[in-house]
Amino acid sequence: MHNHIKRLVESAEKESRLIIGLMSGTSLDGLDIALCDIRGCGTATQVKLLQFTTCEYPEHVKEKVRQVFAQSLVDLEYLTLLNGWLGTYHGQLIVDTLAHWGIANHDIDVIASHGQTIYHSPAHQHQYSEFGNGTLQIADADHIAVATRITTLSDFRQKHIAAGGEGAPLAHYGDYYYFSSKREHRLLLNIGGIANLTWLPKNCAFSEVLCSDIGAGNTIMDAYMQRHFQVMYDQNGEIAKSGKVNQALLDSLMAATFIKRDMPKTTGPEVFNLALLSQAQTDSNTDHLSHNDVMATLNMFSAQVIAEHITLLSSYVIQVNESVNVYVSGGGYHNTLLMAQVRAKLSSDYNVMSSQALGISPDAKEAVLFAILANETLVGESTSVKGESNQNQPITMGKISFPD
Ligand SMILES: Nc1ncnc2c1ncn2[C@@H]1O[C@H](COP(=O)(O)OP(=O)(O)OP(=O)(O)O)[C@@H](O)[C@H]1O
Ligand SMILES: CC(=O)N[C@H]1[C@@H]2OC[C@@H](O2)[C@@H](O)[C@@H]1O[C@H](C)C(=O)O
Repeated sequence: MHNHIKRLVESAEKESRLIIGLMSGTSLDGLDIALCDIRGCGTATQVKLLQFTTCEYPEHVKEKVRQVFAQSLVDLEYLTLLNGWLGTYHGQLIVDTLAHWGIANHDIDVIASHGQTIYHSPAHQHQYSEFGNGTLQIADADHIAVATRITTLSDFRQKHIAAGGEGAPLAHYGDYYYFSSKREHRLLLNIGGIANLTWLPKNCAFSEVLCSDIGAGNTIMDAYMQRHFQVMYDQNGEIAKSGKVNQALLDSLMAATFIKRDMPKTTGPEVFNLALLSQAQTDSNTDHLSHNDVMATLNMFSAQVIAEHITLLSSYVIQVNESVNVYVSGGGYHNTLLMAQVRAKLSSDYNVMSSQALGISPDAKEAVLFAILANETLVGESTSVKGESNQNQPITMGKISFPD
């Protein structure tokens, strides 16, 4: 047996494993690195988040990714070169971070790398009738494995598409294994560039879990702030707070086709971008608005999309006097205006709080989820999950890259 396979088998047979989960999301803010100690698998999964950091991308890295990010036409030579370069760059960030934490790379069982999504193309979003769903993540994992000397699992989304899904969201696998509860209805809301949610009714089977993207979280607000205020995002919603919501523009944004689609559904910055805002301003005759009023409206747009989807999702299962705990993660949790608006729009049946209440920091949750997916690939039994719908198939995800 090859040494690398032997080592993987040993990792799988251990009582607990050290897995590094990596996420670099649609906000292009940096690489999230979560060092997890994971025990068990399936619904018996136990996770200790030992360390977490976000390595912020310097401007030149953001600029390199922006060249190809969410654009239907790119320089193929550039993309080819960036794929390996970004893998090595992520690898070096891990090496530096482990040194900073005082942890030896040979103590890590595996890395779980999400990669950088550069294009997401579910069938409902493209015009090529001969093709189905597609998604592309770069930052090649062979480069990560070689740079870190650690076996790396990557490219988790392709299996979901191959098995009939849209390649996203994948959050519900980890959410079900780790966060489902016998006693309470839980709704996990992640507000990243794109917002998504996972509905975990109490004591649910995996086939009852529903996970869906719902629309813009921060992506349009971030793009607007970068263009008109030369900062990455609206810290604590301060600019939005200083403006006034314009109802005509809000209605026009809410008319976006994706918002009305039934869940589960996925999307990305390919749709939720400044072009969508520009069209909505033209349609609502609101081109004259101040930048602060546009930000106020965009903030309310995200809040309304979130509240409407949550209400829709849980309304059919919630009995009288039953409450739902809503656990929020993603950078949007730090936007105090957005969170206040979401709370104000939901009825008192919903208790909104940080995912920290379940032991996972809002900033770390997505990286932890990929560590859980890798753990499942190593030790899970796909039979422990009975899936029925397209999105809840019992599948093993991720490709394996060895260090040499
Ligand atoms: N203090 C803050 N005030 C307002 N917004 C904030 C704050 N901190 C973070 N954010 C928002 O959160 C974003 C980053 O969120 P996150 O890292 O969860 O996104 P992501 O993982 O890149 O996206 P996705 O989940 O769609 O892949 C920032 O771009 C910003 O819009
Ligand atoms: C294609 C892609 O990278 N999608 C991301 C993105 O970021 C949020 C939302 O859009 C979600 O669908 C997904 O990430 C999470 C982790 C998921 O798959 O559950």
